[in-house]
Amino acid sequence: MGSPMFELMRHDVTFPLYVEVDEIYNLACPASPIHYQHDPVQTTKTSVHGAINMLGLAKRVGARILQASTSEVYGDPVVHPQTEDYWGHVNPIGFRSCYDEGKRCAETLFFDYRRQHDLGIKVMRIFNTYGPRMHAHDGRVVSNFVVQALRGEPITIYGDGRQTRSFCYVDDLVDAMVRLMGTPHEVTGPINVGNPNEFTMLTLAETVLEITGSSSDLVFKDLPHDDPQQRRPDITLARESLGWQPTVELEEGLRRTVEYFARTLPARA
Ligand SMILES: O=C(O)[C@H]1O[C@H](OP(=O)(O)OP(=O)(O)OC[C@H]2O[C@@H](n3ccc(=O)[nH]c3=O)[C@H](O)[C@@H]2O)[C@H](O)[C@@H](O)[C@@H]1O
Repeated sequence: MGSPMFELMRHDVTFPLYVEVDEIYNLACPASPIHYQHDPVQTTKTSVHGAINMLGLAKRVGARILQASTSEVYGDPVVHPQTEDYWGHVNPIGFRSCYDEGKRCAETLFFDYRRQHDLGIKVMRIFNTYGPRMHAHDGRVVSNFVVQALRGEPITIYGDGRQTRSFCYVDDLVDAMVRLMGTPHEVTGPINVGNPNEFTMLTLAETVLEITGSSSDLVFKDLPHDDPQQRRPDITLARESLGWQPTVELEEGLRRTVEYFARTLPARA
């Protein structure tokens, strides 16, 4: 970031952008369910208008473009683990739909730009990524549990805590992203990127308590609408076409995340 070649621009992707670039990583969109449901219309606009604007930019300047898609395109999956050819089980009119359907429509746009304009597209379906530099109020499960444990506050388990997720450490994700961008034109994805080790939210809570040495209690809260019961990526395609697999397992990734929050969390007033 200290390089004189580096330029940071603050821009809302729902408006067109005119810059000269070779590669575009389109990561724009709130990712935490509580944040993306706060202004759902804007969430859909960010995914759909944002994709149109970034694809238009890629077409104009001949750039390659990578879309941060999501495991949420599979909805509450009935196929397990999820492979890229599974079309998903998504509620089109629910509270999560702004995100799920927005990201699904963005994928449609990417593939239509490919078919109509032969654009260099790369679509990556990201599964539950976490790590240092998450916001303390992000609202997703890993940062919630870590912050609660460090503060000695109750750990909020939604539902009975037996739903599962497969957590990917951020450095592994970034590595896969850069590899995907560097693949030949014929590699478009969609391609799952995540860590296939699957845990219940109860196990996650116990692991966080163990690592932090916290004595926080567990409290059980209502399960959010349409919360997927199970999620685990099949990453055969990522292994084959990117030569990639995750290297940081949950316990190590949590240790690094705990260390980050322990260092940066402001003391409670
Ligand atoms: O990363 C993904 O693959 C996608 O899934 C996430 O959705 P979700 O898996 O529901 O993410 P969390 O909010 O972290 O929740 C994970 C599980 O933990 C539970 N949870 C969450 C927070 C909490 O305090 N307690 C708790 O038990 C949720 O109910 C859910 O079952 C987000 O929608 C996106 O960031 C993303 O695209």
